Amino acid sequence: MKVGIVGAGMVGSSAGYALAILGIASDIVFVDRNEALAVAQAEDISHAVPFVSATTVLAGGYADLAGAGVVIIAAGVSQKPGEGRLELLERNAAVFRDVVTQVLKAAPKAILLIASNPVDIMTQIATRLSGLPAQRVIGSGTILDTARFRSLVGRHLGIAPQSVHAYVLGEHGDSEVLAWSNARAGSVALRSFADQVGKPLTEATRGAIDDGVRNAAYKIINGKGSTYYGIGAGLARIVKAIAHDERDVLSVSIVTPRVGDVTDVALSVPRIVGAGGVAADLFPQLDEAEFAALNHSASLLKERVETVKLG
Ligand SMILES: NC(=O)C1=CN([C@@H]2O[C@H](COP(=O)(O)OP(=O)(O)OC[C@H]3O[C@@H](n4cnc5c(N)ncnc54)[C@H](O)[C@@H]3O)[C@@H](O)[C@H]2O)C=CC1
Ligand SMILES: CC(=O)C(=O)O
Repeated sequence: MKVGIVGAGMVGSSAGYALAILGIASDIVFVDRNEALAVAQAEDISHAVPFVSATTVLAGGYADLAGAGVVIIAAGVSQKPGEGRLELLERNAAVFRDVVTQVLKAAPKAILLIASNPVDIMTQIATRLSGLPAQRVIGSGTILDTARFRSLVGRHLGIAPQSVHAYVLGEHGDSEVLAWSNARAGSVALRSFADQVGKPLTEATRGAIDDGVRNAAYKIINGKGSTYYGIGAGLARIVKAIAHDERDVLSVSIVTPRVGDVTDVALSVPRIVGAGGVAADLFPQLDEAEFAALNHSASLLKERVETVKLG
């Protein structure tokens, strides 16, 4: 599958690198308003390809996105140390007004995969601007937070993160919800698994994991300016599910008709992802506090998205 990447900065190039290294895309085309950057990223990544795959990696203009099955949008500004994701909204909404129609004109059949923050609201904006069905405008949502959650739980229990079945729901951001109550390790309820291996999930442990997930981006941005490897791999994972029609269950963001008492809001729940984009939404059983937190997250997002004027 041909994959377009608009925004050849840290996130776009990391996604392109992961796609090329894993051989998920047949062709990758980078587009950026900084053309020299797009060319340089394409050239650099193409020099990794002979070691591992046969992906063609080029830079171009919007017209070169023709025939793309997926176009990743990672254009815009990112957080400075201390800045929250929601503070990027106005600037990135302006970028999307510029980008989305040009992408669609060149690649009308593409699934849009949104990475720019605040990713849930940007996904809802891209859905409105494109007029595409919600299933075809997918935000990376909490795919990264879910990976962070699984990684920290796996580390605590001394098992592979792939054996941890747990999701982060709601906003990719400060109001996200770690769904502890239905989490499992292997097929065993998480709390029972933890007790059986002598690594109980005390309140302090859960608090530390919650903090590690919720504040990961702030800590990384303080240390090195931005985050990109994690989301680069997450975006490649979503493209793989689409390109190979894998029907994986992934926590991604699309405009969702109802979450609790909030209607038409983009946020993450586990969803089946395959060739056509999102094939189904899954609402896990939550305890009362988690359900209230998800409802709160949905309300916050809805409030913010309603402040955005598109034309
Ligand atoms: N969804 C997620 O989990 C994550 C999302 N992000 C978000 O991804 C976005 C990109 O982050 P970085 O790559 O670190 O930023 P970056 O600054 O390295 O790259 C952004 C690129 O967008 C380009 N750009 C800006 N306006 C454009 C336009 N109108 N048309 C075409 N290209 C344009 C810039 O030239 C630049 O190359 C940010 O919004 C960031 O917050 C970052 C990490 C994780
Ligand atoms: C920056 C960002 O959204 C993250 O790393 O989670």
